[in-house]
Amino acid sequence: MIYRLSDFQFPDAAARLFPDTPERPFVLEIGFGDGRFWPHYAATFPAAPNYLGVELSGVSLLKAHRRLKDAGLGNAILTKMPADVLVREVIPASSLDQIIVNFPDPWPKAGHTDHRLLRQDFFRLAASRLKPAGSLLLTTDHDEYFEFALEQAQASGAVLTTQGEPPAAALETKYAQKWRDLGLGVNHARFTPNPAAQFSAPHGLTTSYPKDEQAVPHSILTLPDSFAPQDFDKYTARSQQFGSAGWTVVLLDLYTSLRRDGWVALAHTVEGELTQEVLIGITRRDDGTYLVRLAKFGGPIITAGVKAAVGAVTDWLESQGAVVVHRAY
Ligand SMILES: C[S@@+](CC[C@H](N)C(=O)[O-])C[C@H]1O[C@@H](n2cnc3c(N)ncnc32)[C@H](O)[C@@H]1O
Repeated sequence: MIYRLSDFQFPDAAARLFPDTPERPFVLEIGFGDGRFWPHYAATFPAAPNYLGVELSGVSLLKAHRRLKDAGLGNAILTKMPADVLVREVIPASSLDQIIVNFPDPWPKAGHTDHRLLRQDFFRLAASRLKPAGSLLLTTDHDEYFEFALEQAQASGAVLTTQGEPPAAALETKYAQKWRDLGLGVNHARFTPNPAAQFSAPHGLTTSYPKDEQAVPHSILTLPDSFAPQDFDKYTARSQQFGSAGWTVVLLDLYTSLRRDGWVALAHTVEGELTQEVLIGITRRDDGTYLVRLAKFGGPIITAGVKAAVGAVTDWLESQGAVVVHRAY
């Protein structure tokens, strides 16, 4: 099954994601590529564990989906998003038996280590989502990244490290085969939550698109007779906070609705690695005021950045002479 971000709850529960097999182990694979690992690994268990795979590449997602379907692996969910967003927002605390990372992108250039997945913060987050007896399994050909991950793990204080042989299935992936053909070896480590240092990594403030219309981020305002939508120009807003807690909103365009009296704004939001494209309607109400509201179209999830996008449309309209009578974002 393929899940979009909006198909999840925040946080979700293994029993909801895998209602037919809630008693089975729960395994997350990060960066599954073309999906070769899971059929091999699942076959080493008496019954296939519940599998959640996360990947950035849409092409890989489709290849892996076909592979899991051909292998008859039904209790498997694949999703396309940055791994840290899934782990922070969706995975409940102390719920995973294993996190698998095979041949992560090494980001070898100087100054690019910030892009690496296995940094201190991620080890703390992963430790908080693993069961006490759970583990993160790393297999990589890249010696320098391997040393980097070991150092970051130790510096995090959140995990204990054991080096050893990778599971046989990790040597069946596309990248494993690539390095084997070149005659290169692999490194493997198992990271387990440090029982002496329990870290809690809270979920963000993400929620699903509300069923209750009143809870959808919105504002109500009046527009002056002089309002000229054709004056719209690209508009950018940024939060004061930096890093994953901060957001950037770019209002890209404004379209006239042919069906309703009003317009639709197209916004791009960036929050750390999470990006969303959202639509915000500006619709005339019976009393002559206008409702500025996040549209459900496209499956947005409610984050600080998405609320800020509704705020940015409201602010731009205010700069054009609108008078805001109600804000709820
Ligand atoms: C070098 S490939 C390895 C693929 C596969 N594990 C294998 O061994 O063949 C790394 C994969 O990780 C994915 N990836 C990189 N960063 C990611 C992230 N933050 N979240 C999810 N997937 C990511 C990439 O799209 C790519 O498919």
